[in-house]
Amino acid sequence: MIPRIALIAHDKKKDDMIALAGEYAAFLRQCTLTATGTTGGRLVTELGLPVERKHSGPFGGDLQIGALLVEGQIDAVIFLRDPMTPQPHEPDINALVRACDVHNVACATNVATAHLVLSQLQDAMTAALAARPGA
Ligand SMILES: O=C(CO)COP(=O)(O)O
Repeated sequence: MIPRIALIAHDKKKDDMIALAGEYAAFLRQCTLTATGTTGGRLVTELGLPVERKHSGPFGGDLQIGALLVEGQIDAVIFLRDPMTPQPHEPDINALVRACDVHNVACATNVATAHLVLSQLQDAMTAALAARPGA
């Protein structure tokens, strides 16, 4: 099963997202990736990751990813939120995090948790590949 991961970062967290995704780039390249507009743009141009880009967060991107998640199409969300800066689309942000809780989808909102989630998913994929007949 190929993990379907959403990647989202607020402006002051985008450098952290690029550094994080860079560390896991070999793994993320094998995943199905969705991102909000600006985050996705940087993941594509700076890391060459295959990302399906939604609208930018303030224009509904969080809600688009939330809708995918509600439909069972997202396995994990890496959402590096900026806790120090008010966001105009705070209700959308809360809706996405709430949808993760409602549907029991892993949601990492800081780098430390993101490492735990990504390393776990990476290990699970490695184990699944090793268990294939003939591997
Ligand atoms: O605002 C965001 C998440 O709430 C992120 O949107 P961008 O990736 O378009 O900056």
